[in-house]
Amino acid sequence: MHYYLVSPTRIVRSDADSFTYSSEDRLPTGTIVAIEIGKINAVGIVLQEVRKPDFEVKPISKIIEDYPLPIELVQTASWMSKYYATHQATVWQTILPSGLSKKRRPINPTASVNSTENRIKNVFTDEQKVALKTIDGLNYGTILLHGVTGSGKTLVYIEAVKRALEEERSSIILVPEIALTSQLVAEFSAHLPNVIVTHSKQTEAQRHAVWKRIIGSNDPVVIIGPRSALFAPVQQLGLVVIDECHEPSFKQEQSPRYSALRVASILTNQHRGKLILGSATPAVADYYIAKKSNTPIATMKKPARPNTIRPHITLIDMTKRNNFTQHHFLSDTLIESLSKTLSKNKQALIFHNRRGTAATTLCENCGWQAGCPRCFVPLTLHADHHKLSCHICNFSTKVPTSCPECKNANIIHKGIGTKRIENELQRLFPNKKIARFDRDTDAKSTVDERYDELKNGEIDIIIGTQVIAKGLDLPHLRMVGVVQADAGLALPDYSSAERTFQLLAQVIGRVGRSSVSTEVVVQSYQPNHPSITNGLSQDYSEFYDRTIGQRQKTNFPPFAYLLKLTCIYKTEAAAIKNSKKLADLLKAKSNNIEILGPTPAFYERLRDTYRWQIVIKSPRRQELLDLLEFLPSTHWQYELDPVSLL
Ligand SMILES: Nc1ncnc2c1ncn2[C@@H]1O[C@H](COP(=O)(O)OP(=O)(O)OP(=O)(O)O)[C@@H](O)[C@H]1O
Ligand SMILES: [Zn+2]
Repeated sequence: MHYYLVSPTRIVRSDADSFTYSSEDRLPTGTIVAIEIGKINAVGIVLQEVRKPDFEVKPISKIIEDYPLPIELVQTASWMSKYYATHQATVWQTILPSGLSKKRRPINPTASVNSTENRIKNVFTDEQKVALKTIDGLNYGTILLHGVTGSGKTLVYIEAVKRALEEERSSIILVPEIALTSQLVAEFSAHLPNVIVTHSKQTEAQRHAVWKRIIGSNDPVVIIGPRSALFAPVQQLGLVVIDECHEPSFKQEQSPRYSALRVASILTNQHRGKLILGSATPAVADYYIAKKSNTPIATMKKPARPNTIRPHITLIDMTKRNNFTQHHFLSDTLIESLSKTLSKNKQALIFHNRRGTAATTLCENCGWQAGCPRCFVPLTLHADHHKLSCHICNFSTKVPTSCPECKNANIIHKGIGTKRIENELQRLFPNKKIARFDRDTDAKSTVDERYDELKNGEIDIIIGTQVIAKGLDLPHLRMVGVVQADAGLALPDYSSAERTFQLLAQVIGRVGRSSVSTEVVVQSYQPNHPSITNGLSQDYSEFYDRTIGQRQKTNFPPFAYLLKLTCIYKTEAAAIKNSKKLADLLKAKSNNIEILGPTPAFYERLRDTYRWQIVIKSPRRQELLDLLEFLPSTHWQYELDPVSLL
């Protein structure tokens, strides 16, 4: 008889994450088994063999999956549980597909894309060659690929994947959002057979089938998918690529609140594989850490295509109203550039990072403003549905025809959203095909679904939020317009300036990628803000130098680790009282930390609750982990390494 520590995929006890079971068979680490906990049937993962215990144990009921999870993935899972102070079962739920023990009819895993095109032979640019040499030169570990927009990072990834395949090793490519999978899959399939795609639109059964195909594969595989694709159970992982690694979507917002960059670095180290972090605008904290830890940085400064012409860029000061004679938020310059592009039957992209029609709705007579009754934030107008809705909790209500306070009929809507831009442009250019992409876009009209129309130039004007800012390589695109570049700067967050810079540099990088001439018009109320001027010139190094100096002065990442604690109560008084109490306790417990707050959270009222927050900084992460034991078990949420303090 053998005895094993088995870790269940559901929380049995908050203070224990594995239990002993017996088995007649020898079971390797990572075997997925069925176990009984009390009277409940559960799924568990075999961690290791142990000596016969003094107490009675139950037998393992059965083996669920023929192949065990790769031991490297099991080790990474246990690291995640400790590093993010999250119960092991919660980590398993994140890593494993749901419904593992369900019997399923065999289905054809449709996810793989097999292209019949002739495989293209690559001719690399000099900078691509140097980058590949850096990657080859590394035994295992992380490489930062800092390549400007259009420098040809994709081809570097593809070549690195090919080299891994030659060594019989698998690769995982992570994309920041589903919108970019079509393009990447098309490019990869032109060079490689059998690319496997995973995404959240697949059904549970489809995902399970893809997962089974991967875990049972003797041959190396190539997988493209979002953050969660990192947990595909590949046996010989040679390479992980994180494309657009600066994107916030690589941090999961629910528990375990993990960073895919951090987890990928642990996972590839376990596998003795390589991790490529690719971006034109890496997070300043990541860049600083890479330099400090001697991580190789491959820099590509030039566009990959020959004879590329930089776009002609115009910056419009929105406070100078003489440029707004035709429209109140679209400048004459922007409208003229757009008309010129469209008259040549070329494509234009208009970027604005606010969705909806208008940000505020108010009464001109008494000043009443429509707000969410549960969150106390202004309601956004969605004119197409004749609704006002809360972008935090989704509360929605009809648009009032008169003021609920003074009964006056002068209700006005202020602020610009993508739906409003869409309406205005359709009015100005009635014969042009316009497509809007943001979180209100329905599932059939996403960038991914309409990728062919975008690529072929059938869509004349592309309007959208951050989904259209990065990664897209569209051959017919000739013009980029930014409606209000400073829109994100007002957010009281340590990373607002960085996010504004990244978005601007990325969206401008959608043009200037080939030998045709292109135009960019950027409008802003703060044309001299450094995030805007550096974004405009795509000057990463100047932005980096200034920002890293500010972070050091104000003691923010990478110079301190952060822990965000949020206290949630039904009444404001309770939220204030309890957050003060905890702040005092923490101050008494540790003297190596800096405590900010308690303050009302940015979203102070959320879904009928009051939220106060404490942000704790420390030069040592362990210090922050140690504080978690003082956190009351209810009414508090915590997040380590938050990317945003909002
Ligand atoms: N060696 C090469 N020779 C010619 N063209 C190339 C070469 N490498 C890449 N390209 C082309 O250059 C364009 C830009 O490449 P790619 O999309 O990979 O850029 P990127 O670095 O990923 O940019 P972004 O950061 O904007 O996503 C593509 O159209 C690609 O086909
Ligand atoms: Zn709300």
